[in-house]
Amino acid sequence: MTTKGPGKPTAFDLETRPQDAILELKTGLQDVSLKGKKVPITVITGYLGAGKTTLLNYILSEQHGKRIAVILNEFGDSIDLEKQLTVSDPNSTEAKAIPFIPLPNGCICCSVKDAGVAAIENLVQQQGGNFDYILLETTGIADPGRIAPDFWLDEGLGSNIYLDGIVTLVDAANVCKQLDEGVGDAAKTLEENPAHQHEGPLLTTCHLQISHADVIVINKKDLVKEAELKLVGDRIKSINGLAKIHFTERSQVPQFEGVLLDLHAYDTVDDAALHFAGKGHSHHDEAITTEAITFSCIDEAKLKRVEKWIQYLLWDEELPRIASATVEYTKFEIHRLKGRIPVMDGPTRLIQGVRNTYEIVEEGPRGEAAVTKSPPDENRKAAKLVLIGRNVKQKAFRDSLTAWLAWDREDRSSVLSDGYRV
Ligand SMILES: Nc1nc2c(ncn2[C@@H]2O[C@H](COP(=O)(O)OP(=O)(O)OP(=O)(O)O)[C@@H](O)[C@H]2O)c(=O)[nH]1
Ligand SMILES: [Zn+2]
Repeated sequence: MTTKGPGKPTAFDLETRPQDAILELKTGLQDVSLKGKKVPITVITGYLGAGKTTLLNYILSEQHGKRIAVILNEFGDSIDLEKQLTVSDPNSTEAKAIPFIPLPNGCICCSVKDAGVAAIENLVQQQGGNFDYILLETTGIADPGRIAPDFWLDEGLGSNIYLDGIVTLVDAANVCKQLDEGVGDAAKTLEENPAHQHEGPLLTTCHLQISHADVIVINKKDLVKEAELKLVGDRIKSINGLAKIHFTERSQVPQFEGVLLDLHAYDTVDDAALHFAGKGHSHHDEAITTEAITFSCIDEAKLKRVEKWIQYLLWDEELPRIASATVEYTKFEIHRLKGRIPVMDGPTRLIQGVRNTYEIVEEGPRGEAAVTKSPPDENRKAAKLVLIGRNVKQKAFRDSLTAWLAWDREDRSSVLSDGYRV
């Protein structure tokens, strides 16, 4: 697995570093591999007061057979895990604090990885035997789109953690107001809160937390009437048509396994979710929507072209310009991308993206597992890409992809864009 993004560190970056540094890292890796499996990390996000801490306490007090380390984090440059670390004990309802020695500055991992990720890896290396799962509660105003790519690491970097999924809590009684007015966002400056830097309908932190979620827990259902709860659910589905939604009181989800934990949201693509994404939600949110693009089965050569097209979308936030077909479009921004592409002369590919990082993998054992929930066979023959983001509901995406795939190779000179990926 190799996640790709502009400027995203990969194993290749390490190989270009000084020899002694590589040695240091390899020694570290051996230690990690001796300890065995990677530890999954679930990011719990959601607006101020939505019920994140209530959810964590609920998880810690229930029996789930896991020893879970909880990290409460103001995720940023200064990582202070020391004071905030508790681990659940599967044999009791008590959570206990565990000691953690912070990493000195200047280590190789920190220079190629996000400092927060490196600190958590260090924690796993020190304490890996004491827990088998990590929950990271972000602050209420965090944008998970900034956190997720940092945790979604290139295999080659040899991390001992992996991002399992993002769970977003919303407050049923207040979420619509937060989406419409950006309640709480207004206090932040533009620099602190890039959500407001956009033109067009207001894009709030609440939108960002919903658009990046793999699971959305609509909490405090006791505070609203059933009809209102349905409206809230419909609006959230119109923003993020891929996430699984649960309605709860006191954050009490029906079960943990596969509902909140062990989602494998970044290494599986749920076929059924893809099938229904972007279909018929009456209440659209103006700022963020989910849209699906289908196209007929392609071959390996065309798959490469699709990948290049995706790079234009994610890396340049542009549709490629080709002289033979000018496609007019409104500026867009993609937060999440998932897709399944059957290939005529090769294995079916699954594609995942978050902001400008993406990964294309062959449908493997996990993909097969998802088939049990899949729609009828004819739907599996077509390729499907689902986009979540700003201004993704545009016919231009389909037109652009069609033109890009039909475009003749000899016609290269007609690329108006920089064309370096052609
Ligand atoms: N009525 C009602 N209150 C709830 C529910 N869930 C949580 N609360 C209350 O809502 C308040 C906020 O809950 P927290 O779990 O602290 O929310 P949080 O998202 O961690 O809040 P921050 O850390 O401040 O962002 C607390 O007083 C909870 O007891 C619910 O389902 N219904
Ligand atoms: Zn909290």
